[in-house]
Amino acid sequence: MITFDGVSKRYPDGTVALDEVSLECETGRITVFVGTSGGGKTTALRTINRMVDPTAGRVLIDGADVRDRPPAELRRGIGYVIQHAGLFPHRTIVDNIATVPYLLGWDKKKARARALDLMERVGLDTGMARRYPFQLSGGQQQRVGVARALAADPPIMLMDEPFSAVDPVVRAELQDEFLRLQAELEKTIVFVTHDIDEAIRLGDKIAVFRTGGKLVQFDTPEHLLAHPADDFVAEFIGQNRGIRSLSFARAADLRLRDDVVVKETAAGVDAADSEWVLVVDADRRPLGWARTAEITGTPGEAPLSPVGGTFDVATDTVRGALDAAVLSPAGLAVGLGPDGAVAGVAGGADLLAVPTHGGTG
Ligand SMILES: Nc1ncnc2c1ncn2[C@@H]1O[C@H](COP(=O)(O)OP(=O)(O)OP(=O)(O)O)[C@@H](O)[C@H]1O
Repeated sequence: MITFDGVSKRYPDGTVALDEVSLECETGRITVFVGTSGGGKTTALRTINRMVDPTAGRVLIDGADVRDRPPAELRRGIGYVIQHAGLFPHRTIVDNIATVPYLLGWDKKKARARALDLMERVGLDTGMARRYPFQLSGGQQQRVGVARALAADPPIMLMDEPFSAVDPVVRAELQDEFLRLQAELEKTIVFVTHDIDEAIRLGDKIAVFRTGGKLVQFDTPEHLLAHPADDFVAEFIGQNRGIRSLSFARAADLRLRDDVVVKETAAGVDAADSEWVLVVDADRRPLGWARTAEITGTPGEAPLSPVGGTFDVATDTVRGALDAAVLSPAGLAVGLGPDGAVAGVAGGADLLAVPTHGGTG
């Protein structure tokens, strides 16, 4: 656990970069610092590895003040990733990644083996090991930066806008892989970004900073979306926060309808009040949507429109179900159980009836 206890930083020119910030970054979780430019995010991050020392207050790692530890020793247990990766241009990729193991005195063979292993983990082709940074794309360089920070297996990782310099598609890929890696490694991560969407996607907890180094809100993403502390936070989060909240509601909590699901061989269809019915086979696998008015024989004989979107009842969020509903000709999303059989359908009001977890406080 990393604890900020009334941390302030006033630079010699009088700029207040942090103003009595108190918060806790939980062990094994991702804490995101987000906020306006100049809000003090980077300064706050750097107080953890003593690149900046506070002018008041304390930063503690597992209860021990970081100022009681020499910076060099402290930093060996803290990985650091920055924008543009900050790679050494004249070192090969493998040597860049092995930087800290070399510093720790590992033998070359072991350090390089570790570097190659990490290249695979962060999704880099090990064929690139002998290349130099300039021979890699921006996204690949960022992966090298992450691999380098992980090389000595530090329990803590500080990441300052690590994915900001790449295009949105690559960025989304990096975010996905980062989350996958974190699920495996469970590092204590503090992540700075100016992008609220990235914060919501990655953060277990989010700290919102505003100019003057003030911490305005420290909350889960769900709660931040549902209950912004003030107008500043609400404006910072931006539009669509209602829809974005649906990403935190589980599809498993949806009330599913079954009245419009009919077997292909059914004798008669008793859903005259619905314009569409979902036709399923004997195993309840979806075949397509039929217009009720076009069913003259069995449903299976009627013209079928594609199923459109489906969602996984066990694992998807309500946002996924909403997407599926929008893609469905009937405006109804088809929920599938673990065996691929139709568990039921949901649309419109059903999707909005689920409270997001943040909504209850
Ligand atoms: N060495 C320094 N001397 C004086 N002022 C500084 C110094 N470093 C940072 N500042 C100021 O401290 C404030 C906070 O800076 P910081 O870099 O922590 O903000 P940030 O939230 O990370 O901003 P950004 O998103 O733009 O990177 C800013 O006003 C900045 O100009």
